[in-house]
Amino acid sequence: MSNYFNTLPLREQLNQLGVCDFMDSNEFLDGVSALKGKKIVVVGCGAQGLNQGLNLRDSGLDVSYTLRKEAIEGKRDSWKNATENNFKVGTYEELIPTADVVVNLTPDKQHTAVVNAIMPLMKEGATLLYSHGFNIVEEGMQIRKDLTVIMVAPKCPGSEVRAEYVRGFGVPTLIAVHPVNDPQGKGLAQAKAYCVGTGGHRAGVLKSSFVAEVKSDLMGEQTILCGLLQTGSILSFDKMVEKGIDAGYASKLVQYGVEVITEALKQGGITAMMDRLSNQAKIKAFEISEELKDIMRPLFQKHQDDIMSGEFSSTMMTDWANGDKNLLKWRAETGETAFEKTPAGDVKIAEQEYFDNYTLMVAFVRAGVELAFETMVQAGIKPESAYYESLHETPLIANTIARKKLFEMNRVISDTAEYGCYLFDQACKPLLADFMKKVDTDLVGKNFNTGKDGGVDNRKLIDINEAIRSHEVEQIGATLRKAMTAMKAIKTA
Ligand SMILES: NC(=O)C1=CN([C@@H]2O[C@H](COP(=O)(O)OP(=O)(O)OC[C@H]3O[C@@H](n4cnc5c(N)ncnc54)[C@H](OP(=O)(O)O)[C@@H]3O)[C@@H](O)[C@H]2O)C=CC1
Ligand SMILES: CC(=O)[C@](C)(O)C(=O)O
Ligand SMILES: [Mg+2]
Ligand SMILES: [Mg+2]
Repeated sequence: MSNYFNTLPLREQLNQLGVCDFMDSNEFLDGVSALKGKKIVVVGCGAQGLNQGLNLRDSGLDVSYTLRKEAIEGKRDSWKNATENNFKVGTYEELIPTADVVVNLTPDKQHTAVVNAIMPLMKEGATLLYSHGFNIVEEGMQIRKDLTVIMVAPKCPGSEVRAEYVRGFGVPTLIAVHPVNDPQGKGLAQAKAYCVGTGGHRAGVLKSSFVAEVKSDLMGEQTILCGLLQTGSILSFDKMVEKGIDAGYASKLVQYGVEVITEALKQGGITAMMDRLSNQAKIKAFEISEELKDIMRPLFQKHQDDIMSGEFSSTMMTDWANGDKNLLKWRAETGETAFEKTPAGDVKIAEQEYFDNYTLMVAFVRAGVELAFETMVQAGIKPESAYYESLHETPLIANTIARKKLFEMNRVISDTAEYGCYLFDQACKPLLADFMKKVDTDLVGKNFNTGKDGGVDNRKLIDINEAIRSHEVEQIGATLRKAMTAMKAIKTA
């Protein structure tokens, strides 16, 4: 097998990268009917598997789980996830032959082996569904020609796919039909029905391609969503401790701060997040985020370039072949950081204090969201897709950090995302060393406004407000959030 994307002529590469049609809500009036009464069998019951299955069942669909034999015999967590939630569980041989839709929610590293094991058992004309296009695009997996291959990819960690559904909302989702596997022309109807089943239609759906989903998803997760939130959290905590801030306070500010700060981002974009600062703090946050953009831009571009060329995928697959040596090493190193090892202090931090005492994270988030958006769009990803993959998903990742720090984020996201997160973090920390030397407690740990008179230069503030509001991510964001009428504010710490 070879990287499917690299076999395409440039014209077709650009064409598939650019597939991105925002789907109007009236395209989902048929609800789940295309899958009603069909047997949906999910392979794997982990972060996406369990949470998508819970939503699908609550949407009235017939869902069961097929697990590898050792998971059933060993009563592994996946078996517990499925049985404790009263789902039917069976082996591949028991459940796949009668399945109408087989949903592959196993780790990307396992996809080739899993698909080779389940494909011979799939009945004529069945459907294979992915939530990430890595196996098809980066590995070039060939699927039996009578099978329909579709993708329904939530732009969100598994845990929040369920949390937003339960709130009566959903998460932005990309759907796609693999052009070489749609023999009966039913792929799109089934992808739409599945998307309604997960609740994605309540947040926003893009008719995309396997190529566009992979090349944007890998970029978002490696940079702003996981990589930079990890780097920013660790550097912020270490700086506060270095400057004598109480470690328990510092731990709580970092663990919950990114959720509070990015909740404003989710509701009203970078504009609303920056508006939560005083005028003086906003000007400072803008200035240092411009500096952060200049420092990190080459790294963001390298990640996007390596994703486009296939360099990232081959680097990660080398680690797969080495028993996940780097993944496990970087996971252990992350677990040993002072931030991860310091419990959040039993101290009250008011909602506004997270903004006033953590200006640095506001700057990190603006820099990372804008850089990721700009870099994806420059690479051919459409703005709608880049918005979901940079701005909207950041608060959803932040929810996992608030739950149980970076451990929880790296547990819930895919192994692919976790590997990419560490790859970025390893390179970004040294890149920011000189910048962090200049950072003092006014930017992280103490109230930025203390001892200041609050006065600003009007022209400077007007220009900065205009620069923030006029960024393309704010333009497209305002349009896409108009469709998010069911979005609910979350209760932050
Ligand atoms: N995590 C996320 O938030 C997101 C993930 N995705 C995509 O969803 C897919 C699933 O990812 P995710 O939910 O994170 O995966 P998890 O690692 O959370 O779960 C994987 C599941 O597959 C099972 N599994 C592991 N190895 C094998 C194997 N060799 N054969 C059969 N089953 C196996 C595991 O159970 P056991 O080991 O007990 O057998 C577990 O139930 C991936 O393609 C990922 O890219 C897409 C969007 C977001
Ligand atoms: C949660 C999500 O969208 C990620 C980061 O792409 C993943 O876990 O692969
Ligand atoms: Mg993703
Ligand atoms: Mg991913």
